[in-house]
Amino acid sequence: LSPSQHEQTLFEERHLRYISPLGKGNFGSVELCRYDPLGDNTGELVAVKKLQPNKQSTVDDFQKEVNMLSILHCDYIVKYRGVCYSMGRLSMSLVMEYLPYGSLIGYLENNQHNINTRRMLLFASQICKGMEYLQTLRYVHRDLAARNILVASESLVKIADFGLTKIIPSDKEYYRVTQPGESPIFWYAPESINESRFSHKSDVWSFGIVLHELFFYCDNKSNPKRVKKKLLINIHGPSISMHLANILKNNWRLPSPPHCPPKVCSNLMRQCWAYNFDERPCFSSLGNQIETIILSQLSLGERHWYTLD
Ligand SMILES: CCCn1cc(-c2nc(Nc3ccc(C(=O)NC)cc3)nc3[nH]ccc23)cn1
Repeated sequence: LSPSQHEQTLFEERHLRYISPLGKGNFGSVELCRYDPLGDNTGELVAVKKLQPNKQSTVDDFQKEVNMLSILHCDYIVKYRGVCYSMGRLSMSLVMEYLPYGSLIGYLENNQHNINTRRMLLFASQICKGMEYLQTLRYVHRDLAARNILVASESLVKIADFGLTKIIPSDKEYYRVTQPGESPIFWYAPESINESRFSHKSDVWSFGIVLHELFFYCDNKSNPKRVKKKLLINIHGPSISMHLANILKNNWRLPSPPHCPPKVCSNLMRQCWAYNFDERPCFSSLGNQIETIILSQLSLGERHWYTLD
């Protein structure tokens, strides 16, 4: 056993009872299971990510994802619980804490009426803190998007799905990917589109897109279904990515979502979408700016928030 496997909690497959599907991540699908060794339904609910067996490379990537998640300890990152080997250690599943409210996108769409700007800024600051923590470990997420943010409670969200996460080598400030991945380039920074270059600053660009999604999905005026189709088109192929890279170069950016407070849209998002990555803020600065906006609104009392909404 490798040293890291000694700390891993082992879940025995025979006690892992399948309940329902939860979603699809990179390299695999996630299912709701109950780990019920006593067999009396008193066991706890867990989220189990199974590897979709296709290419050998994904088995190694999956093992890396498991090892990476197992050493992350942060309130704003989905908790690792352990692994479950089946078919005599031939296949492995990742066992994580179950977050009852599901993905952020679904949550926003189903709770549009009672999510106010303050709550979305709270969620944004939590994502920032999670990303700040990842950065201390030199992790680049590479797939920061609302679909990969999970809701733990009415006032807590967590970053999930580390399938594309890479560790930046200590002698460099970025990670260059050889084969461009599957994730839609809509969330990619220009340097990621053009040179497959990923860094903490390209994660900051993606965070700007997540801010846009936050304020777009909860806007009950816009029909999220239509918007979702438009936003989530998996734009692939060199021509489309070239087109996107060109309009970004010519300073086109996503239009501000309706009813988005100017400080957030024209300011925070624009900072994240600076063409040159070294002009983008770091996650700690973004976190402080978001906290300042939250506090400045609070000091103006509830009334102001109402009008802001
Ligand atoms: C991020 C992409 C991969 N992925 C991870 C998960 C996941 N989901 C949940 N809970 C969840 C999900 C969906 C719903 C729902 O009602 N749906 C209509 C309710 C609760 N807990 C999780 N813990 C760790 C991963 C994980 C789902 N997809």
